[in-house]
Amino acid sequence: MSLLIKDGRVIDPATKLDDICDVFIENNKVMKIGKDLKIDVDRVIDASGHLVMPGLIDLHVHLRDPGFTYKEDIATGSRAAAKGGFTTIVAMPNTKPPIDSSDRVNYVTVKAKKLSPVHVLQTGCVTKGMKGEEPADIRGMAKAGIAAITEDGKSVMNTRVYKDAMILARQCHLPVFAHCEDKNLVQGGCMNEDEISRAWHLPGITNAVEDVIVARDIILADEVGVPLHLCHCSTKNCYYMVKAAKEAGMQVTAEVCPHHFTLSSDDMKEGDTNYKMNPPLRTREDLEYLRKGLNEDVFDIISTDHAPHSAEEKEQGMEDAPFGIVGLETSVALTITELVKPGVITWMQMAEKMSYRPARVIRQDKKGSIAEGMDADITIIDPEAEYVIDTSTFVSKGKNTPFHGKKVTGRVSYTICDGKVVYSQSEESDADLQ
Ligand SMILES: NC(=O)N[C@@H](CC(=O)O)C(=O)O
Ligand SMILES: [Zn+2]
Ligand SMILES: [Zn+2]
Repeated sequence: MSLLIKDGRVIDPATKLDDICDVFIENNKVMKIGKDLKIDVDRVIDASGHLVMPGLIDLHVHLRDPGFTYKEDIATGSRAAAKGGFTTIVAMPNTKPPIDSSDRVNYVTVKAKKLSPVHVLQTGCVTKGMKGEEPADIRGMAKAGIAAITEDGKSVMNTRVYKDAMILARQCHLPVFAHCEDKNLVQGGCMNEDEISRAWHLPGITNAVEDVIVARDIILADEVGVPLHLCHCSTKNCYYMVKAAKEAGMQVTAEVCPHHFTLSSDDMKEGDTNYKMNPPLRTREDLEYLRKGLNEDVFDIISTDHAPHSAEEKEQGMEDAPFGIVGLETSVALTITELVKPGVITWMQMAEKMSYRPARVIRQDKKGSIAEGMDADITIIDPEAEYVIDTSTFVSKGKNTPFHGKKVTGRVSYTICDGKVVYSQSEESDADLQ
């Protein structure tokens, strides 16, 4: 299969290319980039007026298989990813049972090879059974091909156990993805601790719940010498700590999720659990620091933390409903609407934060760039398309999002993975009409 993408604005962070070009793809590789390429191909895509980016990579996705497939499964989650413009997704291990052994890693990767239109990489737990007591079989899981270790959903509170696991991760050349939340401080909080939580008489989560663990993890990972990736950063002090760590030359990367750079706690609707996620929506001041950090590249990665839950679970009320919202099918539009269009980040920064930098974190040398010789994973975006987010169009089983009804600009037109079109917006709308 050969493909020619014509007349798109090609954005490549690796070579700093930002120009109207044609891209020729064959045998799962980018073969040539140039102006007015005249090549005989199986398919031509007219990308005029569109952005052509390296395939987007989401480092933080909950696919929920095994154990919670009523929330999401590998087939629906990966198709939602393709629709959202992602060609590689990294799955979190907080399933039932948790992914803490090579057999369980193999279960997901074998299934994903069969069912997923995009690349699925699995992560492994830091501790056995996610119990926080002893390191999981990190060497075994490394052999099975995990992308990182993480206890996402909670923090490893025993620092000694965490350090032992970090040493193993370093020996296996794996990064550590950190969910930062002090279990002893959080005390049943279900939203940000501020005047709104007090007015609604709901237990709050302070910034320190996150910040004290961010500080600990940066210091611990630096002492061990393992790359640390901070998940879903949401606070002002997180900005200062990541900035300082980077200035000190520490191996730290940090992600921000679209909901945290779009909404603050004063946007919440009372009793609506689609605004409940972990970490919670913070204050307007925190949000401004996230945007500042994205602009300055203190925050180098945008990931979704796609966390699907069933409608029944989300109907349990603010205190009892699970934390989390879906993100795969809204991330590109929110990034364009909230960051690129208002001038917080450039298109180049968007490609860096959603593809190039994530690829570096998980050491995917042939991804995150559309230079010649790279894997033919490409996302084509219509930057001017305007529409209203509608959960009834979601491929994901999860409809839990506060963005239903939000007017946005920017839409994925094509997702190309391994040189094949795995999602096409126009073909999807044709299918809708039939
Ligand atoms: N982010 C969330 O609110 N929920 C995630 C867990 C997590 O990412 O910490 C989940 O698994 O549902
Ligand atoms: Zn988390
Ligand atoms: Zn998560």
